Amino acid sequence: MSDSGQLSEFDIIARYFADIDGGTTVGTTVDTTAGQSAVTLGVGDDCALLSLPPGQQLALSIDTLVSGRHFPENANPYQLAERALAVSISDLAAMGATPLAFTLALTLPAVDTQWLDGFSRGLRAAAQAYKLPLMGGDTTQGPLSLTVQVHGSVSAQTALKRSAAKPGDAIFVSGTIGDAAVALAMIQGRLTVDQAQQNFLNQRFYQPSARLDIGQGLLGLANAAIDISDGLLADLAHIAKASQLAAVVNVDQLPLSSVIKAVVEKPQALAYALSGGDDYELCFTAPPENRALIKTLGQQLGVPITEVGTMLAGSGVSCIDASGGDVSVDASGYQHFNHSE
Ligand SMILES: Nc1ncnc2c1ncn2[C@@H]1O[C@H](COP(=O)(O)OP(=O)(O)O)[C@@H](O)[C@H]1O
Ligand SMILES: Cc1ncc(C[n+]2csc(CCOP(=O)(O)OP(=O)(O)O)c2C)c(N)n1
Ligand SMILES: [Mg+2]
Repeated sequence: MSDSGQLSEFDIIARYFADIDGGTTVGTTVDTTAGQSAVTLGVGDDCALLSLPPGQQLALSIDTLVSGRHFPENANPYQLAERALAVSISDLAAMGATPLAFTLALTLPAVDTQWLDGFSRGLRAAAQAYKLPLMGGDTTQGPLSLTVQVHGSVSAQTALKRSAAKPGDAIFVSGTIGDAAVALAMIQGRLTVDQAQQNFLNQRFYQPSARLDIGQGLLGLANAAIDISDGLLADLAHIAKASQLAAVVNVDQLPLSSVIKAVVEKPQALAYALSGGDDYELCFTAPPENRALIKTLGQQLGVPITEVGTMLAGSGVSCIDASGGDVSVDASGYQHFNHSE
């Protein structure tokens, strides 16, 4: 890292993080659809202040990304900022919440103005794309890590809780899954691909799309939802456990990209899709009679939504294939503190 050696903690905040407003403006009411900011006091005081739209509850989620654990140590700072924001906003999407603002806790090994410049520009672009302002944070020295806390609003009655799946619900997945895990294999030099495939995979790892519009569109249509961070089976297991149900996934229905199908054999593609993680697509359950409306929602938003299984009485997650036969897979997904290295 190049070291300017000149900037203090407060200089860094003022130069790179003080005015990331996500394109919102301060208004007299909180109407995020009109681009009005919910932040009534932002960066610079002991606390930030946030107003909630009337009748809504605050939806909060926080995620940390640690260098070498969640992203390669030499990751491009612009892309890293985009990824950090999307990863956290994805949890709002999985509740059907509307984002209001975010906070950022940044731990940096040293003051590297080139890195900070790229990171700040990436963060500004992502904040603008998701229309949410940076309302505060913390800046410290130490091993590189990024923590983004997102604040959103949602009605408690309609929020897509993990515990609300019903027996007989169909299970759906947005987009395609497994791409980010293949991307990581490529980034780490375990897989060689052509230039177009490389571009696609890099985008799937560094620029996941938080599926906010799908989550909000599912309010009233879906019962339960989760975003896929640890792997489809591991995350679906959270819905199954919280809802006291079993989940059965048909592996022949999984939405796989043309790239994953081209660069790895089918069993490997299925393993990535089921247990790879880092996809940040939504997995949700809904009454089968809402199928047509859900399909239309996907078409309207230009994102495929694929039915992949069923919630049943019982417990646990299992897999079948198109012939109905049992498929044995490792469903553990990504778990911290559970590595061989
Ligand atoms: N250190 C902690 N203290 C309190 N709650 C935690 C802590 N770590 C995780 N949680 C909570 O446990 C649940 C599962 O966490 P996690 O698997 O990280 O969820 P997600 O995949 O949505 O990020 C969440 O409700 C989260 O808020
Ligand atoms: C360098 C690197 N190695 C491995 C991975 C794979 N990986 C790390 S954490 C993780 C799961 C998601 O992270 P977690 O902190 O569990 O997020 P949460 O479930 O809380 O959203 C995955 C798939 C990665 N993204 N980057
Ligand atoms: Mg988390």
